[in-house]
Amino acid sequence: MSDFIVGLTGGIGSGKSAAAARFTEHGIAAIDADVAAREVVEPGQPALAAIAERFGPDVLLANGELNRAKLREIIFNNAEHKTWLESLLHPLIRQRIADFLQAATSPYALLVSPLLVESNQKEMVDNVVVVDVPEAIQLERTMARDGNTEQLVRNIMAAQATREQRSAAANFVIDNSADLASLYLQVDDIHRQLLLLAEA
Ligand SMILES: CC(C)(COP(=O)(O)OP(=O)(O)OC[C@H]1O[C@@H](n2cnc3c(N)ncnc32)[C@H](O)[C@@H]1O)[C@@H](O)C(=O)NCCC(=O)NCCS
Ligand SMILES: Nc1ncnc2c1ncn2[C@@H]1O[C@H](COP(=O)(O)OP(=O)(O)OP(=O)(O)O)[C@@H](O)[C@H]1O
Repeated sequence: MSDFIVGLTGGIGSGKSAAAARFTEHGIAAIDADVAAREVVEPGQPALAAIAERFGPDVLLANGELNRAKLREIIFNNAEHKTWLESLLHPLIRQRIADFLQAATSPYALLVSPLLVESNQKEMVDNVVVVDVPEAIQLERTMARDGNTEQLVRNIMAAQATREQRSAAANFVIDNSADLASLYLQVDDIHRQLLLLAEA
């Protein structure tokens, strides 16, 4: 097991996946909580059956997979539904993360998660890297990527920690308001510092 676990967090569309891809190029093992969240609701998983029972058959696609756009719409417009879904999925996601980190052998391992600061996932990490962008850029990049309405993206942002809350928890902050080359330079620099911390 990697003895040193680094959390990589940031709000929706801040650039966590883009930053994580660069850490991975340095040979760092990384698990993405959003990917784990998808695995626990694959067809045949008990959590998917529980979701279909609560929200009705409309929440499934014709092929039996979860209709993610539909569930996104449901939970970010209703706090009670969101709390219910989180209490179903978060323990399952946490177990997947723990299993992955247990098996990782790189000098340090990365937990990429949008809800690191908000959830008890912060207890799983030794160090926190935050990807930070102004809210206007977050909104613009997320809308361009997902094709969601501004209102829906704003609802998701409102359900997450503020920039200030995240930065207060950070050991390192990446400014991702410029281009990808700038993001990669910052990741490379932080990677070198994390290697030293992991060795110490
Ligand atoms: C609602 C779902 C089906 C929408 O799926 P979709 O493919 O459209 O989005 P994806 O899973 O890739 O998430 C995209 C982004 O939405 C934001 N987000 C997702 N879930 C949450 C949440 N519970 N609270 C706040 N923000 C969230 C994050 O920034 C995340 O990176 C999905 O997000 C989900 O199952 N969420 C509940 C589980 C969860 O909390 N996941 C977050 C990681 S622990
Ligand atoms: N520096 C950048 N310049 C231009 N586009 C960028 C930059 N960084 C990321 N992007 C783009 O912005 C979008 C959001 O980035 P990314 O998917 O990495 O964010 P994320 O934090 O992982 O999002 P989520 O929380 O939704 O999983 C993507 O389409 C990505 O290609």
